[in-house]
Amino acid sequence: MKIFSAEQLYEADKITLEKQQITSAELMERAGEQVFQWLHQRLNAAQVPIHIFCGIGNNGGDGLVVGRLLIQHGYNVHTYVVNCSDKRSKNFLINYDKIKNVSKKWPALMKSEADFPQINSEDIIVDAIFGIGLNRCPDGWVKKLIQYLNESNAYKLAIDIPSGLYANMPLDNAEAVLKANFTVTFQTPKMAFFLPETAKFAPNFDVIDIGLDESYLNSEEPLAQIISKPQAQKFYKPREKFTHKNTYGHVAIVAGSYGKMGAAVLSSTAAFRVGAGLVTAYVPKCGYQILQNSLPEAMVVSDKNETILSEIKFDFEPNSIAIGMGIGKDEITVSALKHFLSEVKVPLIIDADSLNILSENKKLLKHIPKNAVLTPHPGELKRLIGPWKNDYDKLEKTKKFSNKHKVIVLIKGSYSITVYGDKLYVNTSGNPGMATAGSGDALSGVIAGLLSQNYDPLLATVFGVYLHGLAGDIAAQDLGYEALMAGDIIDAISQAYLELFTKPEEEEKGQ
Ligand SMILES: NC(=O)C1=CN([C@@H]2O[C@H](COP(=O)(O)OP(=O)(O)OC[C@H]3O[C@@H](n4cnc5c(N)ncnc54)[C@H](OP(=O)(O)O)[C@@H]3O)[C@@H](O)[C@H]2O)[C@@H](O)CC1
Ligand SMILES: [K+]
Repeated sequence: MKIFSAEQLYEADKITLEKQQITSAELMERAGEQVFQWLHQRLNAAQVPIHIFCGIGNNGGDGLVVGRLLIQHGYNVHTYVVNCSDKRSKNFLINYDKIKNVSKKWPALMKSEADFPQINSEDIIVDAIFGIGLNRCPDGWVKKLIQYLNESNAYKLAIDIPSGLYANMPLDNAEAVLKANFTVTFQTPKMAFFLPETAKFAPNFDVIDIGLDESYLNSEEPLAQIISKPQAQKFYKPREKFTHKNTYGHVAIVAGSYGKMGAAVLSSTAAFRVGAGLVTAYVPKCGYQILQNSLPEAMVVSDKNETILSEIKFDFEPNSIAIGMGIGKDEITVSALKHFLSEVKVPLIIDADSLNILSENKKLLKHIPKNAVLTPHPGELKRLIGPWKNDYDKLEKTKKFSNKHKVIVLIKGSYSITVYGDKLYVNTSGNPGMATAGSGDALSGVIAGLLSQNYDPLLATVFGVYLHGLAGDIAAQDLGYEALMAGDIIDAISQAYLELFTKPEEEEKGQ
């Protein structure tokens, strides 16, 4: 699935009307009908009061269609027109007339705070105030209405996008956005649903296909590509019968320092679990015994330094290397990293402390090999690319960084986003239980293990982050979020692989 901008959706709308020879009112009917069906399937004719707040644009028009169909099916409906302007859209007016045909009760006209209705916590609110046509921050009594609705404990369903949110522009004021429990969105999820500053307003959503012209949408460059199960299934490379461990490559995990040897254990284990043929952990001397004991499958090469890495040199040829997990930032390690980066040729993942070393020694950036994968969490990213004004600015700055240094940047978060030049890939697997120590070390091992199996760096990142999130989701089913630890994610990688193909497709996060 792809994410398109509001501008692209308006263009798709126009082209669809021409190509399918339908009117915009017919397209609105199609959209509203599906939102009605969504509610109807869940409510099953229950007589719960449904309050539909309609703006005066086409989002409001959608609300009126939904209201009409609910009334026709015997629901207990209250419609309101949020009369913030006299410039009502054509399709709003068409549906304003139509709703009068099915009910003696006209939609209530709201012009000020005095018109706010009583809403009980068992009621349902349908938000059709503003859609993707929002062009300024809601203010005055309309802002107060949004706040009034937010204060209510009633279930809130937003049509297309929670009112007050721009589809693909930064937030004006978080106080003026409807906090939807659920959003039924048309054709494509909106970028705002995936970014930390705005995702909280649309924590759950369903995408409704309203049949916008496919050939147009296929020809357009999307804002981002969403990675969920169908894409991940396509990424998977099946194993051939007549193969041996060398076919699946040799991973080097360069990690650990005194007190942080667990990072090396976790990354190395994850690399094995994801399918690497051989894994060598390259650790300070104090890690030798630890690694041999906790992961007998791995080979261990130790640095001459007891507690930190002082030299990064191999007497074998790895197929991929993950570096940085728990290595610290000692000067000796910095100079070892510098030397290593100037010589390394194999596919590389740069994580954790090695990212911080790069941030503090920006001259090292020029040594990073092409298509290296950098896996910062937001704090590490900020140190690397500098502060940003908002989520969109962050993405632009990361794209610039990716283009300049020819690297892949994985911005870790609730929806992790892989940035590859100007292209964005939004991951949909994973859960809050994965915010736990060692989860990132496991991810580096996963990506390294895929790289060693000949997945190209972009694919290894995008597939790896999906698989890691899926493993976390599987582990959380048994353990819950709080108890989940990094080792559990690694243990569930096997089930994540199996889940890709053996289970019927389940509803994915946010969809
Ligand atoms: N794309 C598609 O294919 C399809 C789209 N469909 C639906 O259309 C929706 C988009 O409709 P839309 O373009 O009419 O815009 P919408 O969001 O209703 O609001 C615009 C109105 O609000 C006003 N306004 C804006 N900001 C304001 C503010 N802060 N405070 C006060 N007023 C403000 C603005 O007024 P003005 O700027 O003129 O004063 C204008 O009148 C889309 O989300 C989806 O639901 C479907 O029906 C089917 C197919
Ligand atoms: K809305």
